[in-house]
Amino acid sequence: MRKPAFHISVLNSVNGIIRMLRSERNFQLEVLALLINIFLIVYLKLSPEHAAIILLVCFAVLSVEMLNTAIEKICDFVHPEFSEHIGLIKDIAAGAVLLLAFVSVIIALLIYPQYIFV
Ligand SMILES: Nc1ncnc2c1ncn2[C@@H]1O[C@H](COP(=O)(O)OP(=O)(O)OP(=O)(O)O)[C@@H](O)[C@H]1O
Repeated sequence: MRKPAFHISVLNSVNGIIRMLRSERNFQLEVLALLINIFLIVYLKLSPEHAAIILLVCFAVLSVEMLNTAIEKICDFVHPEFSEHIGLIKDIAAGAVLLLAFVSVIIALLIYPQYIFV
């Protein structure tokens, strides 16, 4: 298969993000969390370093959520029936999102109080 032009690859990637936005509830909630964080970054006037950390974590959560969904879709495509192996693969992928969500709450608790309780 011929490699698509760069702008086609970018459009394909944007299509993946739009599909996630339309159909994946967790992804929608994580985008909402990103928007709330952007508001807080501006409203609380976070330092560039703290803003960068918060944004990095938010986008990492979104990226891992997309990989988790991709893994779920591969699993459902290659093996739609019930299987302990498929269940374990999906649990591990979901665990990766949970780990990142956990550390993002800790990072928020480390950064935001400095700006709220001044
Ligand atoms: N084919 C299967 N065989 C065995 N267990 C499965 C199978 N499909 C899903 N499961 C179990 O159900 C859970 C949820 O899987 P599902 O594909 O419904 O993802 P989801 O509801 O979109 O989850 P997430 O919130 O992680 O996106 C899996 O983590 C797994 O434990």
